[in-house]
Amino acid sequence: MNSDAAKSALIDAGKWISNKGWVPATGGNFSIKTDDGFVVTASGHDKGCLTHQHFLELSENGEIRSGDGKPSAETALHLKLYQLVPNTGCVLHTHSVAATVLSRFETNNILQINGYEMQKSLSGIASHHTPVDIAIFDNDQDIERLAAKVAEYHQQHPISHAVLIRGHGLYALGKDVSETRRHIEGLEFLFACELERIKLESMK
Ligand SMILES: CSCCC(=O)C(=O)COP(=O)(O)O
Ligand SMILES: [Zn+2]
Repeated sequence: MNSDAAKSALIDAGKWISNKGWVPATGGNFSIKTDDGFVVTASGHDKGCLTHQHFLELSENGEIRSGDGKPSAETALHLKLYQLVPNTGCVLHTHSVAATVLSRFETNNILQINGYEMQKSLSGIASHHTPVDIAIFDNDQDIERLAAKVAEYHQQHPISHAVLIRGHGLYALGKDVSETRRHIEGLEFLFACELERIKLESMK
């Protein structure tokens, strides 16, 4: 994909994600792998109102090639995920209420979701009996350090569809923007179900 097409796809994704309420204020950031590097959102903008001016183009090594402002403060985590997970073409990071609350409620380092038909919205999952394990990492303002922790974890437990950052949000991956959008939508549905289930069970 060329960088102009990548920016257009991320502008559309930003409008959709913002309408869902998953990137409040200036939260979230997006990237796509292009023919010769990456396109990433500039830092500090409302991701529901992006224009072609709100992106930076990076080389395959992550060096800034063009664009105004600073790349997302979380660019290092995007780049690490592309490096770790084969065939990743798009990373979308969101700050939904469900992802933020569940990642705090679950004190283990894995959120396991099982028993839902909608698990099949995630590529490679063909049954509600196949558990979806989403790794949770403690939030860290040092993004390089956080990215290193994700890389270390990945050596033992390969990351596939997404990771959660505790009290912060979701990083969803896919081979292209439409697969990553589907993963976000499927996971958000599953997170909402889990929150409802936890609330109901606490009332028993
Ligand atoms: C109020 S958003 C705090 C920063 C953050 O978590 C985020 O996703 C947005 O950062 P960016 O630098 O990409 O705008
Ligand atoms: Zn964030």
